[in-house]
Amino acid sequence: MTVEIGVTGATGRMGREVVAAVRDREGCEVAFAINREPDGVTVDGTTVEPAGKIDTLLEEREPDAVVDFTGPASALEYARACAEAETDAPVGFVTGTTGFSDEAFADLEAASESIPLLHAPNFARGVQALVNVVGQAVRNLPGYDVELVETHHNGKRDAPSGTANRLLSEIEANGEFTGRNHGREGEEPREEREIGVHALRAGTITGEHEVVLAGNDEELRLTHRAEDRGVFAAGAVDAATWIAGRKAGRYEFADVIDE
Ligand SMILES: NC(=O)C1=CN([C@@H]2O[C@H](COP(=O)(O)OP(=O)(O)OC[C@H]3O[C@@H](n4cnc5c(N)ncnc54)[C@H](OP(=O)(O)O)[C@@H]3O)[C@@H](O)[C@H]2O)C=CC1
Ligand SMILES: O=C(O)C1=N[C@H](C(=O)O)C[C@H](O)C1
Repeated sequence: MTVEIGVTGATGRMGREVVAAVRDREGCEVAFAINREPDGVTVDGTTVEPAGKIDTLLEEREPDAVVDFTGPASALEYARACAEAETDAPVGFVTGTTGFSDEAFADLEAASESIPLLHAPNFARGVQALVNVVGQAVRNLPGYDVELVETHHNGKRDAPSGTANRLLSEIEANGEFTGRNHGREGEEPREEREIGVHALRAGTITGEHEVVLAGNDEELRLTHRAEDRGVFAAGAVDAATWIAGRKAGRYEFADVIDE
């Protein structure tokens, strides 16, 4: 059976990668590609349709899943469109979009009452392993100072990155920390149990996350470096093929990896 995948934000940095990854994946086809104002653009041979056609495209093409890398407001609109679409089977919604407010994220999750929904701030398999390892390191090194540095290209809008926020939740769940300190300036000595968070934006860097644990005259640095956006696109297509045909509910990328 062919898995039909719709792609939103198709002319963006990630959208282009996802269209290419779907086309290259055996057993998958691009059901449609859309973007805000595509003006007749094609991506990897696929004509990009305007976002206003989403309802029609969902009902005419009946995709198994939609993969979304756009922005928080548009991801929410697309998730709602999938949840409300009159299709024979529920359309799975896979989104890697980051930068949601807590309120917007709760609204996104609400769509999972009627469709299978998977959100991951990072679709690199190595990052999933990093999340696991960081939790263990913090548990093993009580009292060590913890700092997080994330580095991305100069076009990134949100800070800290979605992945950084995910790593911070993991760190906070496993240690006694008083709060996050986003950058330092002037007379600002480190507070004993704070977590320093630093967001660098420069050039075309794909994405790096480093957690530094230091104490006891030693330091441990755990680093993930994405060398190519194709790694995120491949993970998102893995998630889309995995979610196709599943019942409504909220799923994690770890569910895809662990199966
Ligand atoms: N989970 C993961 O593994 C990864 C997540 N990301 C996240 O994915 C998101 C996108 O990143 P990136 O591709 O670099 O960003 P880009 O800005 O390059 O692409 C976003 C695309 O979405 C489009 N878009 C925005 N709003 C709408 C809308 N309302 N309707 C239709 N299209 C819309 C933009 O169109 P326009 O050009 O008109 O603005 C653009 O084409 C970010 O939140 C980023 O953090 C990125 C990489 C990996
Ligand atoms: O915007 C990006 O580029 C990336 N965003 C994600 C995030 O915010 O964590 C994942 C990856 O680091 C690339």
